[in-house]
Amino acid sequence: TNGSAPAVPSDQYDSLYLSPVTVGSSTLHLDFDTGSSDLWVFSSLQAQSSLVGHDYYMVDPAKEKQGYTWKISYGDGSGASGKVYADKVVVGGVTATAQAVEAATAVSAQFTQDVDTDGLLGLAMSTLNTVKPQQQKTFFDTVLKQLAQPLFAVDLKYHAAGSYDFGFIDKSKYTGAINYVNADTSKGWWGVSATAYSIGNASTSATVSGILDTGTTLLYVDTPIVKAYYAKVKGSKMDNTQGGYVFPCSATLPDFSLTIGGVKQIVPGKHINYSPTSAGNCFGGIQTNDGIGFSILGDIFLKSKYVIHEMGSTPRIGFAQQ
Ligand SMILES: CC(C)(C)S(=O)(=O)N[C@@H](Cc1ccccc1)C(=O)N[C@@H](Cc1c[nH]c[nH+]1)C(=O)N[C@@H](CC1CCCCC1)C(O)(O)C(F)(F)C(=O)NCCN1CCOCC1
Repeated sequence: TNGSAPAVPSDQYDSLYLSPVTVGSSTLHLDFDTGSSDLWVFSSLQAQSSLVGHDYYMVDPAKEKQGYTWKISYGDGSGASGKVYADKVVVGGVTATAQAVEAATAVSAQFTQDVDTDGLLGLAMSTLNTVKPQQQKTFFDTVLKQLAQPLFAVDLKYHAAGSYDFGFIDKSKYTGAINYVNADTSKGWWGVSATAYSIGNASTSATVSGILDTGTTLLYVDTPIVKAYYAKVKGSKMDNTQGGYVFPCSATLPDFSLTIGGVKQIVPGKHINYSPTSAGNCFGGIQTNDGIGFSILGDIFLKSKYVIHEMGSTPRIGFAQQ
């Protein structure tokens, strides 16, 4: 089988993308996240007050995995926790009949406030799943054997609805060749390495290793690269109150690329203007990874590409131009 689900920007800045998923008998809007491996949802186990504005999963006690719990925290300090159920999950017509559904009993304030997001669907390796006493599989791992091809493809778009394809490559969604590289899945993520970066048409050799992460809005790279980029943007500065580099909204932003598998993967300058700030300037889509030791190739990087995540005998990542 194969199937496709839309990925709809949650706001005008593409802060996150939401996809409809049937969980049990409810349709929820989940953030598909290649940066984590838990499928968790707002649920009837939560206080009614924290469910306002959300669709949520009506738990069926008969489906509970007794004694199983989960607790996750994310890079931005948000988090959630709860109990585990085995239930039907359908994404774009692809059905997992007994998927581990992590029903929230508590979520951090940021999730309660963000009324569009009814939970997350993790697409990293199942080794990062937080369920105890026994780790559970991601949706992708659960359905892998029934997929026509062992892959999913990510087609996020700039200020427009894109899609997640499961089990097939949609030729109408890209142009030119697909360039494949081996994925480093040793840390539980879809890891890639670049051998150079370019700002405008000036290219610099450097090793940039990072993870593909649909659940992260921006593109985080090492500080020297960030400094070199904004040196080319008139009026840009590091603004600690805004938490990153900002620039005049009228600025012309150079393209940025990472050379992966010998091919330049270009991020158009236009995509690097993330959003206006409360201070009247604009916030950059490229920011420093604060020395966490690896780069995070988030939505700003992904939204100009069609990215195939293939879990074959050797995990591979394929990049093609949208
Ligand atoms: C709010 C914002 C200014 C637009 S933002 O740029 O911060 N965007 C947030 C996402 C967001 C958008 C809209 C509303 C609310 C939250 C963002 O990019 N958050 C990153 C923070 C970050 C990481 N690095 C640099 N910044 C994050 O935590 N992303 C995780 C998913 C998020 C969580 C909050 C809700 C939206 C989805 C993530 O999963 O992609 C992750 F990889 F960063 C992460 O934290 N993965 C958890 C990995 N653990 C490892 C141990 O085992 C368990 C799993």
